[in-house]
Amino acid sequence: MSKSSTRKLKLILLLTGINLCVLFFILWKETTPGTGNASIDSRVIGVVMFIVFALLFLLMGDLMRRFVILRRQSDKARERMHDAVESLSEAFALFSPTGRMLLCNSRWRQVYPWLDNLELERWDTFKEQLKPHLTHFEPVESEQPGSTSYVEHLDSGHAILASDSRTREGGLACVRTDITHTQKIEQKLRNLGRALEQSPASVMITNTRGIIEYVNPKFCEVSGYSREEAIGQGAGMLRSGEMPDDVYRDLWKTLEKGKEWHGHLLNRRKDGSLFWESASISAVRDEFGNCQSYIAVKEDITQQKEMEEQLKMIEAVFSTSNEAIMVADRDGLIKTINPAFSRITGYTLEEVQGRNPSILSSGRHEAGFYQDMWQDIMQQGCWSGEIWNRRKNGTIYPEWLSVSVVYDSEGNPSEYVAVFSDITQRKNDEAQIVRQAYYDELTELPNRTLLSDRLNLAIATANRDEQIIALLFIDLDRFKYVNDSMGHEYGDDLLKQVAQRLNGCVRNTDTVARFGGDEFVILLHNIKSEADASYVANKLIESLSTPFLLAEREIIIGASIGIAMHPGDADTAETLLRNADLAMYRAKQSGRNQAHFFTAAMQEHANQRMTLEQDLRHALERKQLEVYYQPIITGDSGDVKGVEALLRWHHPERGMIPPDQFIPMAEETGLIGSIGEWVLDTACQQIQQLAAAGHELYLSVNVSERQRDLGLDAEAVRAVLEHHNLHPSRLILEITEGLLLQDSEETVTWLQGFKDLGISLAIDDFGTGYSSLSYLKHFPVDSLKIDREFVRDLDSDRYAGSLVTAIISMAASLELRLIAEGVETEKQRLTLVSQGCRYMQGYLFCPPLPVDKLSSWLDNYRPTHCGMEP
Ligand SMILES: Nc1nc2c(ncn2[C@@H]2O[C@@H]3COP(=O)(O)O[C@H]4[C@@H](O)[C@H](n5cnc6c(=O)[nH]c(N)nc65)O[C@@H]4COP(=O)(O)O[C@H]3[C@H]2O)c(=O)[nH]1
Repeated sequence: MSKSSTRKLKLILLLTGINLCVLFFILWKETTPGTGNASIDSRVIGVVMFIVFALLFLLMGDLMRRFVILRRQSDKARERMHDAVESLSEAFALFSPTGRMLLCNSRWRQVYPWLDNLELERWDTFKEQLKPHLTHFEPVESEQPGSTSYVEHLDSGHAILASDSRTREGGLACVRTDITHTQKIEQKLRNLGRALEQSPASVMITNTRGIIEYVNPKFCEVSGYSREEAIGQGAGMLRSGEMPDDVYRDLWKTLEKGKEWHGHLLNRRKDGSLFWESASISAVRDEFGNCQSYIAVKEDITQQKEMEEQLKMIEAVFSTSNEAIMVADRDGLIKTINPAFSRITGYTLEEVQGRNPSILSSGRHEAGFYQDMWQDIMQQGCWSGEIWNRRKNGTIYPEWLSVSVVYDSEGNPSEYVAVFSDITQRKNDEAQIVRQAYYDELTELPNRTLLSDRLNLAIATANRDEQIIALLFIDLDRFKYVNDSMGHEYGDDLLKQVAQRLNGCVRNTDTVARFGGDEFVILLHNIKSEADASYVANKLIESLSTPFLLAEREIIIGASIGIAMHPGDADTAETLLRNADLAMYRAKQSGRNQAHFFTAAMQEHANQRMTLEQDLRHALERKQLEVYYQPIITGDSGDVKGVEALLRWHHPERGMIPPDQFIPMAEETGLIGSIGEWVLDTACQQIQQLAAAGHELYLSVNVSERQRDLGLDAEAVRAVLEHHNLHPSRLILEITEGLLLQDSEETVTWLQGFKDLGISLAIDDFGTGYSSLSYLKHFPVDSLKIDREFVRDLDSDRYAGSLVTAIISMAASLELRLIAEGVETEKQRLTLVSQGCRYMQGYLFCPPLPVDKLSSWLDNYRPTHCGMEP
């Protein structure tokens, strides 16, 4: 109520009071005797009362009008208030100080739907009615003083935030907000927050400028940076510098387009180490679509990458391996194979997938073999060994197989991995190595090594079991002739045939070995006596004497056999062999096609030879060697053209030893190298000495085949000639036919070296080496020396005569100079001269002489003095 209305109400009450006082005064006057002037007073009073009543009436009317207005205003205000309260999103109720509900809005009813008669509602009854619907109650700290806040959790699942505030008049204004949704969102947010914090993925949130605003613990764990270190940094803090810039450009482009970026990043930890992350980066936008921040969810995939790399590597190994790989499942059925498997077995993946590996079985192994193998696999988890398998095309091959078991997490076999390689080649190689190491390639007979092994074993067995063994050393008699004249191809064929015949003469238990060249050794086991060895030797000689068929020609060779026995002749394999060899040598010396048993005398002879060999080693330094010279003469005129240098050894005990006895020894021991050099040097020096004495002659020097191997070449000879100032045209080197028979490019080059210097070459002892015209053409030779054997028989043997005639005419056709050796008689000289042989040497003219004697001989020499007919 307004102040003026209050004032007017007070005035009405005053006037009413005055009126009542006047009324009481009138009543008192009327009833009380002695009071005069009553009518004046009554009129006055009446007037007063009239005025008062009039005033009262006016005032009352005004008051009524005002009351109506106020009432209307109040109603409006109430309506407005009701509307306002109704329009509240919160539930609202007002309780009077006495606890009566004054008003509430419809939300209040919605929140508390069980309240039906709200007019009768009171605070305490409201509380009572609430109780059964309240699951729990949660006090909340109120922000407004004088108000109480709490959350009511209703059985309907709703959470109601209640706030009760005292009104000024002592009532209660109750506000109820349904926070069920908010609470759910809060809960969700809380869960999300917790999820972020506990996330196994590393999460980073940046603002739009890329400045880190949040990182979760996983980020810190992976990167090594603490939250404090990371927040405020640019998102690029983890960049390793190892990624191409394109990746980051693509990342930002994708984000700018509003899309999510997925990719792998190679980042760097705080400690500098690199790690791979799989990242999903996206923009977080507000309701208007404006980018608020970026969120990166990343997973450390370093291990995965490493595994991928490893897988790639395994894949590469699997597909490129030369070894076949087969993976079988727990039931042993093939799951997969690699290309090498297909290469080796011939089966494709489609052909073997789901099948049992037994499709590869060769049938060569017994069932027990596979049982043992599987037992090992199951017990030890792996097996490896050699196994024979069958390819798709049916061929059987050896393989080296390794099988291992792959176990699952429970320790049960889940897969079987078999790796194998085809070892056919290796086996062949091994067999080849064994063959090469122990067998002769040509004849396929045991070689020296295997013979030696078997001999050692045989001696040991013989010693233990008191047995007798015999060793037969066989040398083919005319093999060199066949080989040189018919060629190596036929020589090889002959050796093979010999090997077959030898094998045919002995028992399977005996050993027939090729010792080298045309030498064979037979080991006879457990024989009764020497007679058995002799019997076999004769059988062998007889067999080898039977003609061989080579190039459709019947070839006759023979064999010399030396026999050594154990026990008796030697106790070791080496000595037994050496003694059999000595016996063979004796057999050869005694004429071909013979067998000889080893004797102590042979040993003696061998010892002597050994001593001689030792003496020869010192002969040069002890100045026991001397060069003799034999003049070479023109057969018809008797002019001395040159001399041949012939070596002599003056042995202090044995006297003069002929070169035939020590030159082969010098060749065998290699001493011929230094001896040959000495001979050339001495001869050059002495020929110049003779020249100085007025005898200008050419010099012929014998050169052994071995000297070539020991380093004698044109350069070495040139140095000697230069040293003695001897012109190369005055030197003839005599080489044996054997050297030419090798017919190698190497020999031609070697000889050509001398020719290029201007040195002449002569073939010594021509006719003994089965030479033929054809090969002579290949070599740069100038002269042939007819062997003295042919010259000796010249007058007595028609065959030799015709041979010499043939040699002479052949030399003429090749324009080769001829020198006949060993001319001893006038008849020989005349025959040779008459056939056209121009040069000769021999005792008829002069024996080999030391240089001083030769010098005297030359001084005194007159062609008529040597019996030469004019
Ligand atoms: N029966 C007979 N023999 C005669 C007659 N005239 C010469 N002789 C001998 O015939 C041989 C000729 O030498 P050769 O055929 O080259 O055969 C030589 C040669 O091949 C070799 N020889 C000698 N000295 C050397 C040398 O310094 N180096 C090399 N590598 N071999 C040499 O030793 C072989 C033998 O030499 P020698 O014993 O000196 O034997 C010499 C010589 O003394 C004769 O009228 N009647």
